[in-house]
Amino acid sequence: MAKLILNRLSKAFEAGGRPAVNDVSLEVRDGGFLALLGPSGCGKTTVLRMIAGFEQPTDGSILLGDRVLADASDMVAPEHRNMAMVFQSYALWPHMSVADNVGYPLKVRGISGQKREQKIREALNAVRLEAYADRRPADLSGGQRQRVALARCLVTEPDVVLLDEPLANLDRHLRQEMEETFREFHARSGATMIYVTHDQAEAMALATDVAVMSEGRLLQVASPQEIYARPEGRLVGGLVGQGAILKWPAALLENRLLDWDMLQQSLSHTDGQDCADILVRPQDVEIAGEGMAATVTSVLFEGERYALKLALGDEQNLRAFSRQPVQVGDRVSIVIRSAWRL
Ligand SMILES: Nc1ncnc2c1ncn2[C@@H]1O[C@H](COP(=O)(O)OP(=O)(O)OP(=O)(O)O)[C@@H](O)[C@H]1O
Repeated sequence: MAKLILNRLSKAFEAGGRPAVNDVSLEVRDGGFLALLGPSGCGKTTVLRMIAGFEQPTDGSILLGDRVLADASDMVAPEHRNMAMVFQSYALWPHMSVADNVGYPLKVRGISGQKREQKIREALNAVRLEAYADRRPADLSGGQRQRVALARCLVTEPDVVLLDEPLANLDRHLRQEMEETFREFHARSGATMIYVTHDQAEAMALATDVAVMSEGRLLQVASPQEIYARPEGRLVGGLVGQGAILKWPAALLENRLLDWDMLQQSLSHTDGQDCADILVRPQDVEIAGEGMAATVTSVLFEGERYALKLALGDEQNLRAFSRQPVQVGDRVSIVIRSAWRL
């Protein structure tokens, strides 16, 4: 197998209009699991559809190793890319059994008999649905149907598996269960996977690499840990984790990772007008004896703790957690243990 390369990829649906995908360059390593993360309309699905071969780029190219799959003048048909796409809607045949659904792509490819039976068994085994081979999709739960769709894409041993918000229709409990199935599926199949989602927690939980998009452009590509700890810019910072973005006097903020001493020092140098955006996560805000004054504006009891919204004197807001009960309107004093300059 080989690396999937997007090289300055663009797509404009109308000539001269704003491109849905704008100059995106990205390498997905062989066997990697990439989440394409971004708000609705940012161009994620269009990138995926270009990789699958359902849309042609207006500029740039897509390569699998050194094979050019598509550029503005040419493209390899979807059925010749050895890729499989899993949709939100599962797209199962209702009148066929689970085994026949899974085996359908083999039938199309002219594979039959024992070889077909064995591949179906292996694929069902990979998603733990061996016992359901004879059922119809209607007699399965949402999560099981999704697993059938996965098995059906595994059966052809694709080089690349493309998933378009595959968990969007499932409830929270099932989503968690399916996240586990996806991770396992990735480990077992060794396929390169590209997973479109607007849910940052899902992207973080699943992928080995996260690519963040906004308005057609790629903002940052890194491991989930890196994106979480060192987001680049306001857009990425606002998208990952539950952080608040505060305007802070920039005078003495030399580092990007900031502790309370540094934050305090720059607060006392407010003479300069320059402000920096800093990302503050709720777990880094401590309600302490001495610190900055804040007012509690909202309290949500979460069982093990209270989730608070706090207003600072300058009308900026941030979040914090408290183990002690607090009331809306309480005045508290806070210390920001750690922040990240965006
Ligand atoms: N076939 C099309 N014709 C014209 N415009 C399109 C077409 N497909 C997508 N677009 C536009 O391209 C932009 C990107 O759409 P895309 O579906 O890629 O976004 P997305 O990030 O996947 O969003 P969502 O999460 O809502 O699916 C949007 O403005 C959309 O309206």
